[in-house]
Amino acid sequence: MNIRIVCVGKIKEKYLKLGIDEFSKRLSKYCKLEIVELDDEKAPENISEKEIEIIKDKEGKKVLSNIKDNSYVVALAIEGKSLSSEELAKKLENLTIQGNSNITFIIGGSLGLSKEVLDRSNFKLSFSKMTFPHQLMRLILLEQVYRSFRIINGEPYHK
Ligand SMILES: C[S@@+](CC[C@H](N)C(=O)[O-])C[C@H]1O[C@@H](n2cnc3c(N)ncnc32)[C@H](O)[C@@H]1O
Repeated sequence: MNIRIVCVGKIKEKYLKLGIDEFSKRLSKYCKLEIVELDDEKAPENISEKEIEIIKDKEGKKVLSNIKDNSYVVALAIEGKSLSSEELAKKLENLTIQGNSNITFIIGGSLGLSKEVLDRSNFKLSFSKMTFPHQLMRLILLEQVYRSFRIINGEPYHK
């Protein structure tokens, strides 16, 4: 399986970089992982709703240009659908069985994802109603994808 994670914004915190590197390394046993990190647009303080939409649109265009046509797209969105770890594992397993071997996960920047990106996605995945910073979200996603592969392969993993 080819997994691409398209993310808006860089990882600045060292402790997150270490965690991301660790789970990327662990995942390399199960899939071909590619992380595409896109520059976020500068957002001034006290930004208007209209300016927010313009920035999200610009970031969204960059995201869309990094999605392959044949890819199954999972957008991370607070308002999306929540899955248990077992359900996410099942979803990834079913996609492989159905011949979808290219999966793209998308993590938005601090302002979130544009409508165009959400419309392109095949599934919107929520990790709860809480808002997580995009940097931390990347680590959480990698850990959950790793957990999925452990579940799919019937390998032990702490509950
Ligand atoms: C700081 S959040 C953006 C917050 C923005 N106000 C919004 O509503 O999307 C940055 C990105 O992290 C991801 N994210 C944050 N919390 C999430 C959650 N609970 N479930 C799924 N994705 C989340 C989303 O991709 C989001 O675009």
